Order: sequence, then structure tokens, then C-alpha cells
Amino acid sequence: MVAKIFIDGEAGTTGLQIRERLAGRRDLEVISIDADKRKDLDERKRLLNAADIAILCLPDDAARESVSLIENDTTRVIDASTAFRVDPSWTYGFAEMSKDQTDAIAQARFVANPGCWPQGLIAALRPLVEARLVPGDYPISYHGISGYSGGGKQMIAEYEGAATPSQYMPYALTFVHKHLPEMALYAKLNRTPLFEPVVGNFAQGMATSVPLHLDLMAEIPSGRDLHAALADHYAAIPDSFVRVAPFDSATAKTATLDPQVHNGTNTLTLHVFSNDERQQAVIAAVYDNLGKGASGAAVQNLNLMLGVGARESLAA
Ligand SMILES: NC(=O)C1=CN([C@@H]2O[C@H](COP(=O)(O)OP(=O)(O)OC[C@H]3O[C@@H](n4cnc5c(N)ncnc54)[C@H](OP(=O)(O)O)[C@@H]3O)[C@@H](O)[C@H]2O)C=CC1
Ligand SMILES: CC(=O)N[C@@H](CCC(=O)OP(=O)(O)O)C(=O)O
Repeated sequence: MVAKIFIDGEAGTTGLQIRERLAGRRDLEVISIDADKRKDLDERKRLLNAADIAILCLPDDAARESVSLIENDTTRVIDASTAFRVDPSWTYGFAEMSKDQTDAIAQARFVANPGCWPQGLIAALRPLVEARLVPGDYPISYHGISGYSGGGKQMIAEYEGAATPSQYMPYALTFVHKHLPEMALYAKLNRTPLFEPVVGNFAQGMATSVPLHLDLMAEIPSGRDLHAALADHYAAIPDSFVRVAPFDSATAKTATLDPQVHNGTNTLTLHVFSNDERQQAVIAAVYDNLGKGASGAAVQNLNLMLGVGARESLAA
């Protein structure tokens, strides 16, 4: 059976990159909405109900509207927005998060695709919290830089239309970013992280970091302990797109932290930097905001839900 896929929001930044990845697939048919009916409620409803899997690439309110338009009990949904990420009746679409998550996504009817910022934090911290190397109440700070496509069509237009676009723009300095509940829930933190995001003057890609004062841990881990816990976790995940850079090369090659290094792929690489004498470490993550951060992850989840090869349409 050829699965019917409808991308609601296919003309947006995330939707377009999903379309590109799915072009040429023979196991599925992308059913498209006419350009002049993109926001026509009846037409969206018709296509949402005709699809085997609907991928929502919309602002939160429009994504909620799409879900409410589904009247059958068969259309499955992957939602790229923030609307359902901490909803317990949805399955969180970060396949590498735990050993069971791949199967949970494969079976799920409603999958919430992860946010771009949360993925770097969850990838870096959840295995360390589960291994009790970092306590859940540790005061986490999370910093990162994203390409401007992270802000969708509007931010792309602002940057590409400006005579002198900002090179380095910190934002969310009220510390109430919409991704905080998702970060805390899935990284298993019971204290809200202090999050300081930055947008840079480049289109795509991101690099994030979590600094850790190891002397504040009950049992002080070494950098190698942190690295081993992360490497063991991701080695046990089938078809993981999360890689852990070798410990030694990570400390030697900071050039690999270029936020654009994984653009066009679905790879997320973690690096562990540490100084055991000073009892300090940083876990860094590098990935594409429109790869593993959004469109790539959506295709990874689609592949799991369709039961096809995990790497179909995805460059690693
Ligand atoms: N960009 C990124 O890196 C990431 C984005 N996301 C999430 O993915 C979702 C889409 O983001 P992104 O692609 O960046 O956003 P864009 O603004 O680039 O695209 C959103 C699209 O949705 C369309 N749209 C808006 N309202 C409606 C509606 N009521 N009915 C039908 N279509 C509508 C827009 O049309 P129009 O332009 O005409 O208004 C636009 O084409 C968001 O929830 C975002 O938070 C998640 C992770 C990363
Ligand atoms: C650079 C930029 O503005 N990024 C967006 C996040 C993009 C993203 O991840 O979208 P979701 O909110 O759906 O996860 C922000 O910080 O709000």
C-alpha cells in the first residue's frame, strides 16, 4: 500500500524541507493542497482526513485546529509545533531519547516532533541524569546559537531583507521561552534550566552547550565518565542519528563546533570537553535546526511510523 502523506503548512520553512526529503519516494504519495487553498478550512479538513499520516508544519494554534479537523480514527499525525509536546496523550518524537522510544513512535497515532533547542539539551543531559551522574535538581544553564531559519519565514525575510543584519542576537532574556517545559520534562530535570538562546547571521544550523560544575555533583564524575555514559546510551539505540564524538578528538578540535557542520543531514553530534583538575565540563551539541531539529526528525518519525528503513530520505 502506498501511504498518503499530507503536509499541512507545506509552503513554510519546515514543510518545504520535508517535501524535498520525500521527493522521489515510491512507498508514499504526498497529497498537496492547491496554493490558493492553503488556508481554506474545508480543503485542509478534506486532505487531513484523506491522509494516512498528516505532518503539521504550522504555528501552534493552526496545528491545534488541524487536529480538531480530523474526524476519522485512522489519520496519524506528526506535529512539528510546540502545541502537544508535553501532552501525555501524545508520543514525544525524539527516537534516541530512550531504548523504548523508537517502538513507541512506530506504534503511535499522535507524535509530537521535538523542538530544535530542546533536542540539544535532552540529548546531552537525559542519559547523564538517568545514570545519576547529574542530579535532576542541578542548576542547568543552556546556551546556544541558531541560524535564522529557526524563526521561520518571517525571520528569514527579516535577515535576508536587512541591510545590516545582526551578527549575534541574544533573545528570550525574560527566561520564559516556550521550550522550557519540554526541556525539563524530557531531560528529567526538576528545576527549570536557565536558557540563553542566540540567533546568528547564517541561515541554518545550530550549536548548543551545557556547562557543568562537577564539584557540585554528589559523586564527582570525570570527563571520561560523562563521555562513557553518553556513548553507552547512544550505542544501545537502534539506528541512532545522535553521535558522540571520541573523547580525545573532542578536546582537540573545537572547529567541529561550527553550527553549520551538519546542515542538510539528520545528524546530531555530542562533544564532551572537560578538565578533571578544575572539575568542570561542557557538553556541546551540533545539529541542523531544519535537520534533526525539525524536518529531518519528522521524516525519521515518519519512517518509523511507516515501518520502513530508518534512513530513507535522510542523509546522516
Ligand atoms: N524553523 C525551524 O527551525 C523549526 C520550526 N519548528 C516549528 O514548525 C512549525 C512551522 O515552523 P516554520 O516552518 O519555521 O514556520 P513558517 O512560518 O516558515 O511556516 C509556517 C507555514 O504555515 C502556514 N500557515 C500559518 N497559519 C496557517 C493556517 N491557519 N492554515 C494553513 N497554513 C498556515 C504559513 O503560511 P503563511 O506564510 O502564508 O502565513 C507558512 O507557510 C512551527 O510550529 C515551528 O515552531 C520546529 C522546529 C524547528
Ligand atoms: C531562532 C528561533 O527563533 N527559534 C525559535 C524556535 C524554533 C523551533 O524550534 O520551533 P519550535 O518552537 O516549534 O520548536 C524560537 O526560539 O522560538
